Amino acid sequence: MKSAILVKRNDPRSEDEKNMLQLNELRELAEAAGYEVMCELTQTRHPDRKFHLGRGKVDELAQMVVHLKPDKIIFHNPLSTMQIYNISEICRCEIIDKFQLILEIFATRATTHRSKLQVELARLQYELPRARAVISILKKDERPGFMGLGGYEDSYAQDIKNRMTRIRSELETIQKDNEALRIHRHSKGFSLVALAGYTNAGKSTLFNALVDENVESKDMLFTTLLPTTRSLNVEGRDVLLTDTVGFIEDLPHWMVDAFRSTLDEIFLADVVLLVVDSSEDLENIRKKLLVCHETMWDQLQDVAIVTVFNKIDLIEEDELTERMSSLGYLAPNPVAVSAKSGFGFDELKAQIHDLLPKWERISLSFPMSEKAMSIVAWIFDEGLVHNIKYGKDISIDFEARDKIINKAISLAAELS
Ligand SMILES: Nc1nc2c(ncn2[C@@H]2O[C@H](COP(=O)(O)OP(=O)(O)OP(=O)(O)O)[C@@H](O)[C@H]2O)c(=O)[nH]1
Ligand SMILES: [Mg+2]
Repeated sequence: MKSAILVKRNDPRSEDEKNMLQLNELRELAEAAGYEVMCELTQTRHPDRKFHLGRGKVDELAQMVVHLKPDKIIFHNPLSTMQIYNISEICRCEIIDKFQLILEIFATRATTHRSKLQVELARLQYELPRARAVISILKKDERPGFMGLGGYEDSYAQDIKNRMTRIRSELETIQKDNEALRIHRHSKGFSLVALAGYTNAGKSTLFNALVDENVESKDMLFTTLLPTTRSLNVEGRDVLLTDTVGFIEDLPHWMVDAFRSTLDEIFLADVVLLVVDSSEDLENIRKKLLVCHETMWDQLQDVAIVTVFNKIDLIEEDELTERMSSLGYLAPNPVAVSAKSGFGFDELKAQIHDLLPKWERISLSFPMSEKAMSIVAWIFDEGLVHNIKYGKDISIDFEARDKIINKAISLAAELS
């Protein structure tokens, strides 16, 4: 097993609970990446100054490295190339920050071609601005293996750019195929429902329970890296339900870009199910909801959101009531469920049904013919048929989205 020393951030100005979330999160991320955490060190923010790691702290760190021999030192805050170089020089140990750690997790989770490409793109995007600085440092002082970049030449940055271009165009091709499929599904009358939420909230578990599928779900961060879609019947209407990658605080824009195609599933949805782990305390819930809303903010227009308070089997009823009622606009259309026990699914489905693009109900009748029969078959495909009578005329009473209704009316008029 790999081992690591963590260097956390302690900000005396921020409220304690927010601090705690960050401290725990780094440990969770490190464990998710497969590190044994040997020791946690705290770095304190000086008033009116950025996080500063004094010489004394770095020496303390170097001492720890001698004793504990970790594989890596992991910093919560982003580090400049110069900082990474200086600290690793003194400590004689590889240094990474939170985002490199997330990339490591993504790299181990990525199993399909598409997710591997996305991870590679994110890694290159992170590396590009650092490449030049690293090269100039390396030139001064030949250090093979430093950040895994030893021995690279000036063309390194250009090489990164070329690889990014290639990956982008390959992802675009995959994307186009998916988009065509999605447009096709939309035109077939399916509405799209997407699961979104902070990592580990229980999206995949809920997805599985709703569609009775076995998508991997684990008590780990970032278990899901690719969207998975299945059809689901909601009170008589077929919708397509999609499971997506989880959000996390400070998700940098380059990483969001790389995972754009995954997030598109959310942005194109008719209804978003925003899943919340309700077993966490109110401050954590509030903070994670904020992260989710901020990540989705720009792209979500006219999309209905259902806030799904999941894992209610883990808490008392009064705790749930307090949490559901204190979040206001951060938690629109709240529904309480347990993905584990299935509690609340009926209410959830009713809520989804209410928010789906409206269908209308109509009765049509037209003379029986071969053409008429093919129209009937098409209506069965696209809508929900309540009643049908076959005779010299066919009378059909059905529900569908307005586009389908309008087309059916004009087809019926042609026949009559
Ligand atoms: N007790 C309880 N545990 C749950 C419930 N729903 C999910 N979990 C657990 O929460 C953990 C995370 O679940 P996932 O479904 O993998 O979470 P996710 O949101 O898909 O996570 P990522 O894919 O990493 O973003 C797993 O250990 C689940 O068993 C629930 O209703 N009750
Ligand atoms: Mg998942």
